[in-house]
Amino acid sequence: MCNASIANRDSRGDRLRLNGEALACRRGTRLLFADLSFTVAAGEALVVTGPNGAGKSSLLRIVAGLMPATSGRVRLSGVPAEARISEQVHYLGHEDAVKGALRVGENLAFWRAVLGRTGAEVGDALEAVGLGGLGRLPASALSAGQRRRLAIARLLVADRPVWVLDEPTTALDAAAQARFAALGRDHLAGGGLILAATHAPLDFGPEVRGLRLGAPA
Ligand SMILES: Nc1ncnc2c1ncn2[C@@H]1O[C@H](COP(=O)(O)OP(=O)(O)OP(=O)(O)O)[C@@H](O)[C@H]1O
Repeated sequence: MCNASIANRDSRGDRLRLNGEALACRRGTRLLFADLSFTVAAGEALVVTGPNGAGKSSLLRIVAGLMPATSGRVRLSGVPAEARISEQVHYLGHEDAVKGALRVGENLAFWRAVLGRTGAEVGDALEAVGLGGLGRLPASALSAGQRRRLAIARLLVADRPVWVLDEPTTALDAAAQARFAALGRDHLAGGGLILAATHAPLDFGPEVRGLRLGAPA
């Protein structure tokens, strides 16, 4: 299991905090949202909901540093001053980023090496998502839910304080959803924070707030 406590204060003693400040996002001709501000602190989750096309994925991609906001900014405090936001964030998108030609364990070992080997060992992370014993299976043989579990295991092999999760429970069965929610609660209890978009309930515990995006203009 990966349950290491995250050092969530910077050298000035600031607590880990993620701020969206007056964010706007235009895609094509449509203004998806404007003047959107939020704060998520260590131990908290912010769950973004809204209809298809409202801009949930776009917001998460902006926060993860994968696309620029049209205006406004994202600020992460409580991390070392030299740290780039992209190095502090685990982004779990719609794609599972699983290479079918590699074995299950090799996929995870690759990500562990790329992300800096600061988290759980590969075998422990596979156990944590219910894939223990499948490490030598070609990843191409995984079912959709198993691929999702492997993608989730990526969150565990490197300790990063901010989890940005886009519909993380897609394809997961009820037991896997419960297991994933428990991993999320562990992350929050360890001092991390979560920003998630979802159409399904996510049981991340009491420190969960909601942010609803409306249909774009
Ligand atoms: N590259 C792009 N160029 C133009 N428009 C885009 C682009 N990518 C996404 N969009 C549009 O932006 C809008 C918001 O998309 P986004 O994926 O952020 O919505 P969402 O709230 O996550 O939706 P869903 O619930 O269906 O996942 C959609 O209307 C989509 O068509």
